[in-house]
Amino acid sequence: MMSDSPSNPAPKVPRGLLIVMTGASGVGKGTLREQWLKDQDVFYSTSWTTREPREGEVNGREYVFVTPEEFLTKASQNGFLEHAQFVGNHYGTPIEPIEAALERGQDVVLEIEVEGAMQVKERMGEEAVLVFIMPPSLTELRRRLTGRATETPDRIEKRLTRATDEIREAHRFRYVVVNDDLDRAVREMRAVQQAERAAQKRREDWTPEDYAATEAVQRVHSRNLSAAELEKVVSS
Ligand SMILES: Nc1nc2c(ncn2[C@@H]2O[C@H](COP(=O)(O)OP(=O)(O)O)[C@@H](O)[C@H]2O)c(=O)[nH]1
Ligand SMILES: Nc1ncnc2c1ncn2[C@@H]1O[C@H](COP(=O)(O)OP(=O)(O)O)[C@@H](O)[C@H]1O
Repeated sequence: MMSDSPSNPAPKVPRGLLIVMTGASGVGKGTLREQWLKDQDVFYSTSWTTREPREGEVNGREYVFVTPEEFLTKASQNGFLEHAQFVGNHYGTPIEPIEAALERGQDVVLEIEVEGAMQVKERMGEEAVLVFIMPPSLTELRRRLTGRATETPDRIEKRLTRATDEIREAHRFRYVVVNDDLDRAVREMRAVQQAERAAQKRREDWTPEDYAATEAVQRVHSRNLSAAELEKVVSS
């Protein structure tokens, strides 16, 4: 009979995946994440921010809303995995819950802007699965930001200016998923997750779904992306 003695410890659970969704404000990261994760038990990291809550946002749900002083104190105590400024406010990912979730084998999802995503890449290396969410065009991004009606015209312009720089960085991330057709983009996020899990397993343990996902993600690998294609998005 199996025992729990130290000479025969319980098998270690594989670490969860750390999946980072990044991309311009208004591209649809939140919408895509909700669809993708709706029937999964992943750990979604709630960020800290110094921006004002929007109507309907709840402290501790969309964000932990804090003062600049509170934010900077936590930053000085190395309490963030990454943090960045975005259009005049601070945003950061609290570090502790993430390591705990990964350790217990739970996948972790971050939804953050590009500078923070680069910091995660530096700090976590290959372990971080970075996915850039691309708009079909800048015109469509403007339409989405305007349609969401959460920002003043001035703040929309600032986000679009930042978006141009962010889109030009897309090739630095492992995958690029274009959010034109939402259902297809959701399928691609599922394939990324499945393929990355498969990559942690031995080949002889792969299921047909692991093979299919690994093939599907070749199409969303950032190495397929040329600089000319990125320029086309920002100028259209
Ligand atoms: N670096 C970093 N960016 C974050 C974090 N949380 C949210 N963001 C990003 O900050 C940007 C602005 O967020 P927000 O003001 O909520 O606007 P929205 O994403 O357009 O709804 C978005 O690109 C978010 O993805 C975080 O913890 N760290
Ligand atoms: N594939 C899509 N096609 C059309 N509209 C979309 C799509 N994805 C998201 N949207 C819309 O775009 C707006 C911005 O989406 P949101 O998820 O808030 O973006 P983000 O979290 O990246 O700031 C929302 O009004 C959302 O309904």
